[in-house]
Amino acid sequence: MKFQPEASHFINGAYVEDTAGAVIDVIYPATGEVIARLHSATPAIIDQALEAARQAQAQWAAMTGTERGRILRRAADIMRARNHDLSVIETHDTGKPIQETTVADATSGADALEYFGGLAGSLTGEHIPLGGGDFAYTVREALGVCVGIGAWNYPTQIACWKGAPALACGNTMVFKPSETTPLSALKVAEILIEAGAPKGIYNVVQGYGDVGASLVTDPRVAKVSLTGSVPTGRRVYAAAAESIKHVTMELGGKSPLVVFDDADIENAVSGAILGNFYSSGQVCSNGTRVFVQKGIKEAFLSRLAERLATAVIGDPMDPATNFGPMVSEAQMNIVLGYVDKGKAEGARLVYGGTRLDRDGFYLLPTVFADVTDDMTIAREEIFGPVMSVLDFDTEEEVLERANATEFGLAAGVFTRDITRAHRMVAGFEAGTCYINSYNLAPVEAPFGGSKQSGVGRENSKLAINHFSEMKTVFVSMNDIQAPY
Ligand SMILES: NC(=O)c1ccc[n+]([C@@H]2O[C@H](COP(=O)([O-])OP(=O)(O)OC[C@H]3O[C@@H](n4cnc5c(N)ncnc54)[C@H](O)[C@@H]3O)[C@@H](O)[C@H]2O)c1
Repeated sequence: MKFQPEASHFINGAYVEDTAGAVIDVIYPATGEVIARLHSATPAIIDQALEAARQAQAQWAAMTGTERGRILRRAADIMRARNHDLSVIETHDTGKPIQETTVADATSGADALEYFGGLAGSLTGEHIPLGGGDFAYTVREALGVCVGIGAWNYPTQIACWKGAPALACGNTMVFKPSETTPLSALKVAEILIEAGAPKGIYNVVQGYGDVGASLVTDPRVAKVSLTGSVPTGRRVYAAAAESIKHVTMELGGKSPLVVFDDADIENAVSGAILGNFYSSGQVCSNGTRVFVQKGIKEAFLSRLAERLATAVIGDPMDPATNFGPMVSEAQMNIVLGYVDKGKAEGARLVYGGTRLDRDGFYLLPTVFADVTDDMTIAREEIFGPVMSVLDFDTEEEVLERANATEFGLAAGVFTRDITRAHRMVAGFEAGTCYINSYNLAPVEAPFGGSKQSGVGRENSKLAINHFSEMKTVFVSMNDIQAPY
């Protein structure tokens, strides 16, 4: 098989296999063909990976930040040099068009390695004067062994967004990719070794949810960072709480994108397209509830339909393709179920809604209009190319409706009125907001959700706080006064 890795797992600097584990077939979503066959980690493999990470951690943390950072930056350079090959793997693993994977996956992973590599040398504590010559100082310490668990939409990016800050702080990692997209994290592990990383600092084990669950409860693990759905997040958060482990939760969303009638329609349509159909709609922060002010509703919908008709849907390896298949047959069927619910509950289908008559898991980009807040498609995360357009009259009304959800990942507003834009983002209950743009996630800025969409932030200097903790040291320069 063309994409068969040397073995399923990467532990202590080498590929490792244990065929006793359940089979994981890797399927190319554009054709349905099996392109690799891996095995889920057995308890012996899980133990081997955690032990490797545990043993490597003290030595890794004892290196200077500058030395650790140099390795991460070298890994970033290797990833960029191999971007094409890595993008081909990512396209076969996820079905995302090569046009996308070339600019948003290994390159985003390399950005994280470079950014956190650059920060590694400056991760310090502070000196706190206490009066009379006494003082305290703080030491920024690594947490220990961290577990990363990934979703299937951005496999390389997630492997690096978790790995890079963890390693920069002196932690080691055991990363479990999604069982749907297991290939690229192995490449990240290989590249780190090539860049000079000590063995055991970044290990990859494959597996289904049960493997993730065993990692989360292991006493050797200090921290769990999960990217996944809210129901999985709830389970992982509860399991981690048993032994008070640190957590970062990057979970799902049902984000609002509000278009006022003074907005530049062309830009608003572009934002709605990026926020609903990039990666065939499989992006956590997507603005899938598009609230359009009544005055421009028909103009917005007709321009949207015109632009969607120009999408190039097809072979993801063709550089001209800009809309690919869904990641799996199962996910495609979930989305088709939501399309049926949308129709049954009275939404007006204005574009798409069907599967393409070809091999692979292709759905047309789909738009429903006249959606109301109570409809299933307006309440639940679909995680596919389905946009719901809802009408609104006033700013006050739309803000209240935008926030009426348990999710709080992202929110966006399109308007030419800058004060209204800032009023709206001040009112949005969301971790990541966009004014006249949508779905940016550069490494320099924090990314994450509030409410049930998450705990903690990835990227930016803030991620450092989620992968390290402060030790406070009090120093007395004077005689001690005791009461007796
Ligand atoms: N906020 C973000 O940054 C972000 C980014 C991408 C995706 N997502 C979310 O991810 C979801 C789609 O991905 P998915 O379908 O792979 O999610 P999922 O929740 O089904 O699985 C996520 C990961 O958790 C593992 N897992 C499942 N059960 C587990 C358990 N009990 N213990 C430990 N691990 C377990 C899975 O094997 C997988 O690796 C969507 O909800 C999407 O919004 C969020």
